Amino acid sequence: MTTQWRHMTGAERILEVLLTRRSVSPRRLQSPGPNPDELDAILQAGLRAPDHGGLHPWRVIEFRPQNREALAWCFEQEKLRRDPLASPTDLRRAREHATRPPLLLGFVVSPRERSKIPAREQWLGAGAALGNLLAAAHQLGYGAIVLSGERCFDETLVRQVGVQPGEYLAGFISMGTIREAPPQARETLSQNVWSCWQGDLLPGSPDSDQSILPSDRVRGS
Ligand SMILES: Cc1cc2nc3c(=O)[nH]c(=O)nc-3n(C[C@H](O)[C@H](O)[C@H](O)COP(=O)(O)O)c2cc1C
Repeated sequence: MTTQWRHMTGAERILEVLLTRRSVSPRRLQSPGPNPDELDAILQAGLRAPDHGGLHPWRVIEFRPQNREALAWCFEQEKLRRDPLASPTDLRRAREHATRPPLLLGFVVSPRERSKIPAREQWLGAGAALGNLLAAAHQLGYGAIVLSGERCFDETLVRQVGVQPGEYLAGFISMGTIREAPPQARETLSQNVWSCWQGDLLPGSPDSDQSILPSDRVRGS
């Protein structure tokens, strides 16, 4: 959690749910996962992400319980393609990635090729949607995590789960009830991602090549 070492500011208190989101490993999840109404609300949160051109260049594939054994077989076969000498333990682990999560979604990025919207903005929009899905699950009280791994790059597996040419399987989202809390997140200072443009390009500006360091920022100013 971002706030374990110090008092929260007023803004942080308001954003507390968002600021306490953590990924929760499938090992720490148990049933039930989100119900159909909750899943629908989570997807609505994804659709509220910023999206240049309203293309929603992403979609999810739900893997329902009755199809998990088939998915586990696909995961096992993918592991064997990659490592023909995979041990029984390796294969069991591969299968568990399919069978363990209470709710399992494939997150697919579907950039529209003939769009005026640059591909990089479509990827950013898809990423923003992914962030919203995870934040929404957290806000509903569920644990969630996205995991890709080598299998998302395996052409055969990607086709087996219904990803079309021109689409990308970005990862698998697991969601469920938190059985065991994840370890606390290490605090990352906002200064690490912050800088302030000095706007000193006008001819004759002093120090036109010096930029302010993030550490110059005074908290709360
Ligand atoms: C598209 C995507 C794929 C990811 N794939 C993996 C993965 O295969 N293995 C992994 O350990 N973490 C993966 N991560 C990172 C975790 O989902 C998680 O964000 C990370 O462990 C940090 O935890 P936090 O979200 O609590 O900060 C992936 C993240 C994204 C966005």
